[in-house]
Amino acid sequence: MSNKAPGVRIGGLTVVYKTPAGELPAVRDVSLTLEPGSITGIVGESGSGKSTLALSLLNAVQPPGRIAAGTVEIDGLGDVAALSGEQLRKARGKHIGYVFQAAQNSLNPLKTVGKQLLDLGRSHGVDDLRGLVREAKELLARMGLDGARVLDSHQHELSGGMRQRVGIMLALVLNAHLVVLDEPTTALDMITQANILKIVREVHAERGLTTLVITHDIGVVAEVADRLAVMYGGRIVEQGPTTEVLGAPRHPYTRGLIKAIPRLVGDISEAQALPGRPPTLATVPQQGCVFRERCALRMDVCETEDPQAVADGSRTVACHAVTVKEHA
Ligand SMILES: Nc1ncnc2c1ncn2[C@@H]1O[C@H](COP(=O)(O)OP(=O)(O)OP(=O)(O)O)[C@@H](O)[C@H]1O
Repeated sequence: MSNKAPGVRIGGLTVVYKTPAGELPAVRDVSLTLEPGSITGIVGESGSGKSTLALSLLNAVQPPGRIAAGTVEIDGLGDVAALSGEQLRKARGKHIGYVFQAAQNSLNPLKTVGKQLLDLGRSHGVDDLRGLVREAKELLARMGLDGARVLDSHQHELSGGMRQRVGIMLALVLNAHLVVLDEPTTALDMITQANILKIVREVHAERGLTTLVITHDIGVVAEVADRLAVMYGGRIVEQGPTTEVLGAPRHPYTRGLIKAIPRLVGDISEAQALPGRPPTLATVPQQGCVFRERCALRMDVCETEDPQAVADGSRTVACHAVTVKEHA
């Protein structure tokens, strides 16, 4: 893999989990391109399939899950959906930096952070381990932490927010050029969150990364992402440049998400929670539009036909009602 920011092309990706009711898709026929050097945000409520999609970038979906169809082409690595165990192990960390959701729990409780950092370096053939430690301390210092102290600490000695930042450091420290951050700021207060997102943007630009940020918080995406993909029930329902999607959302789900956030609406009294609850694997419709149960624009066709993503310039939206209206 070259030192340049890689492009990523996800094509027709379906990921299923084995359940008592059979194998059910958590991600269904998803296509998404991460442009080299861009920050892409994937946003959606809990259970929409964001983490499963992100794990597919590392081919790290664990049983009872599996990639059932599709490709994940990463420049310099090829189709990671087809890579073997050893090739994948090498790619993780060195080429693809990853902060798992709830980074709090991904640290080893028995080892200090510093020991885990050295293990990570050794397992990826880093010769200059002193340099690695220096780099880790610098990253931690940028995120407002005392690097030496953190590296000497065990997980239980760190707060949730500190662990979150350690997770971000571990994702960046090997100098991967594709970085995936799954809920990077959930354990943080608003000020620390804004500070971390600023650092994510700075490091992204300095190092020339391709970055994917997964979050349920559309406000996080608004702050950090160039492009935005909205997921619901395992499908991407709308995507495009963040400013355009947030400025003029087309899909009724995107509109609902935006209306629910006081920060984006601008007036707390005008924020309205999205009615209803997101579907689970067992309840997500296997036919027709996945969002129809909660949709004010629902039409008969939504019961039977899955809306396909329709492109308009750099944006796509998958909604029968929007397509009918815009082509009327
Ligand atoms: N190991 C598993 N076994 C069975 N079902 C699973 C498993 N992991 C995830 N799922 C289901 O797959 C769907 C998508 O989950 P996923 O974690 O990808 O969504 P998400 O959007 O990241 O949500 P969250 O933010 O809550 O993690 C959910 O319905 C979830 O219950």
